[in-house]
Amino acid sequence: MTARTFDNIRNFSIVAHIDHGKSTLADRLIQTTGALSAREMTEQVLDNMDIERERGITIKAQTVRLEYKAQDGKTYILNLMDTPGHVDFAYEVSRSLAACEGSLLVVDASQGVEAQTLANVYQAIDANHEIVPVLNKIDLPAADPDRIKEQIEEVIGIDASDAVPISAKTGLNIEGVLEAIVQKLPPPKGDETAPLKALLVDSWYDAYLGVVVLVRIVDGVMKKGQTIKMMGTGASYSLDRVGVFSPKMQEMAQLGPGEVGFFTASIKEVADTRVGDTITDDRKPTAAALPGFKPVQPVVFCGLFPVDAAEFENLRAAMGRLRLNDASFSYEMETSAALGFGFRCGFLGLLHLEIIQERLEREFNLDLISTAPSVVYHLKLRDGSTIELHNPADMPDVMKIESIEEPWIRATILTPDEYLGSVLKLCQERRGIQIDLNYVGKRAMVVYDLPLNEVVFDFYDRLKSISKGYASFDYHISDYREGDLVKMSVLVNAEPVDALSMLVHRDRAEGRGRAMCEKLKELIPPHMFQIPVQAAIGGKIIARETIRALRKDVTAKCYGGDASRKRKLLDKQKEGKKRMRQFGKVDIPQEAFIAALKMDS
Ligand SMILES: Nc1nc2c(ncn2[C@@H]2O[C@H](COP(=O)(O)OP(=O)(O)OP(=O)(O)O)[C@@H](O)[C@H]2O)c(=O)[nH]1
Repeated sequence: MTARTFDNIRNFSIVAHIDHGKSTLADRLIQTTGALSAREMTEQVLDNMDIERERGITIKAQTVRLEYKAQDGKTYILNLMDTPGHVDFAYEVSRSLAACEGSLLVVDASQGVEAQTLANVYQAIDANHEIVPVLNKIDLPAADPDRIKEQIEEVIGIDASDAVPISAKTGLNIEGVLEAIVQKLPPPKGDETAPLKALLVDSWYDAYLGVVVLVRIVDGVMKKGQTIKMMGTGASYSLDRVGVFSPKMQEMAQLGPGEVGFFTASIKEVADTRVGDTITDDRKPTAAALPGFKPVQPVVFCGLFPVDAAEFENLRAAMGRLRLNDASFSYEMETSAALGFGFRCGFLGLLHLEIIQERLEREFNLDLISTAPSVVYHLKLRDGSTIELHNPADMPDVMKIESIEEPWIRATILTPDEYLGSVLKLCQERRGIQIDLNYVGKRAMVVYDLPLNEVVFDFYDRLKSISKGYASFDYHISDYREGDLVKMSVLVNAEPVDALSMLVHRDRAEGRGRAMCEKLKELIPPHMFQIPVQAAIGGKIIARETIRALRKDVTAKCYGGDASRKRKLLDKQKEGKKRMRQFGKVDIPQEAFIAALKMDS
């Protein structure tokens, strides 16, 4: 009963900055090893959700098993674990990495190292991975592989002398990547005679099969019919199917040490599986569980309400469906004085929020209003207790509050030198504290501590616009710090709109309040009466705008009696109203909620 190496297997991930060509390379590897025919290679196969494809980003980690006949004459099994590239999904990167021994570090040879290159490669180094640098896009005239090699060595501190130059787009030197995987990355180790020990890497809901669980076997074997036990939850299941993705699902007699594959076991909900859990044999359990992962914590919350109150139950059902496949998204019922019944939802970040909202609207045909995104605050109360505040509308009376803590992030930004001044100014304006400033070739690398509250709304958009798209950004939550935070309310026509209230730093409240009123003035269409728009802290008004009254009768000009034209106009007006919500006597359009918060103050 001793561990041995499984020389014919290599398990690896691809880490890269967004758009450096990870998915294109993954497709080439699948194509070159002949796992799919050219006809089956439609679009990028690993990005298999519609929204991922449209937005060109990878969200869910997927895996694929490839067979490769190497130059040494042997056939290898290569398990590629795809990882998401966007900061919101960093936790998915870490769990995919835990299932592999090595990583390909893909760097765009015309762009060089970016913020997410660093964040992702450091995660791979933390996971003890062997790393093979791959220089992609060498077909581009601007590619400068030698300079990028130096940069990788200088900035990341790993040997890049054997970096593999490729073009994933044209297919140049994909063979070189496959050989490097076989020659440079270590094979897995394990003991096939030991009790089963496997890592639960991921799980998702499949309409035909129920919950599908992705596993990496560490020791022992996993077979159809076996009764397994999840060590974290204590639940036992009998295995219905065991297999691999090649990349199509393919059943196998068993999975052994070092292998990556799936099982199904009549598990009803994804929530019954815990990512990072250890799976063992129910009758012959392993002694010690694998080190798990930290559970995912939503960091951004917002309310989602149906435009049409009658859609509430449909919204509830749709959320349940989405949650089946995305355990990182949370929701609970909420009532708002202004918006009625809806849900308070938790997300991993703003992109995650946008994706979920888009899926609810598109896949389930719902019209939704989302409220201001908010981070999670820790409130210390005078009675000695601490509460978590997910919704500014639930803020207790200020007299009861001892102090408020807010989440801070550590952000790494890489920017061409000419935009450095603007980037520093932006970070300073957002209450940032500079930690470090270095150079990576001609680009500056700044490290800042920032309150997440100042980042969730539009920091990333602003950063991209002031750097003409060249700056890159990555962050992780670092800690909670006390701040002088106050609740700012917004009143439209003298009525508070709870969905627009937010916590802001006292020093920024006035500027934010003024900008918010100006923005709402632009976004709320004139009514038949004058509408005051005000921002207030406690009972004190800190900003005010007025929307002037306007008499707008669209049918007035067609008194000639053309009924169909009149109908059309009315329909058009109704259409325009669809995404409005009435607050007292005032209609506020949906855009006002998000846009009012995306302000340059
Ligand atoms: N010229 C050139 N373009 C490439 C090459 N590889 C990828 N691209 C292009 O770069 C863009 C981004 O490629 P993707 O493979 O989607 O990038 P990614 O890193 O997977 O992005 P995420 O999935 O969002 O993390 C696409 O438009 C590709 O066509 C290459 O070798 N040369």
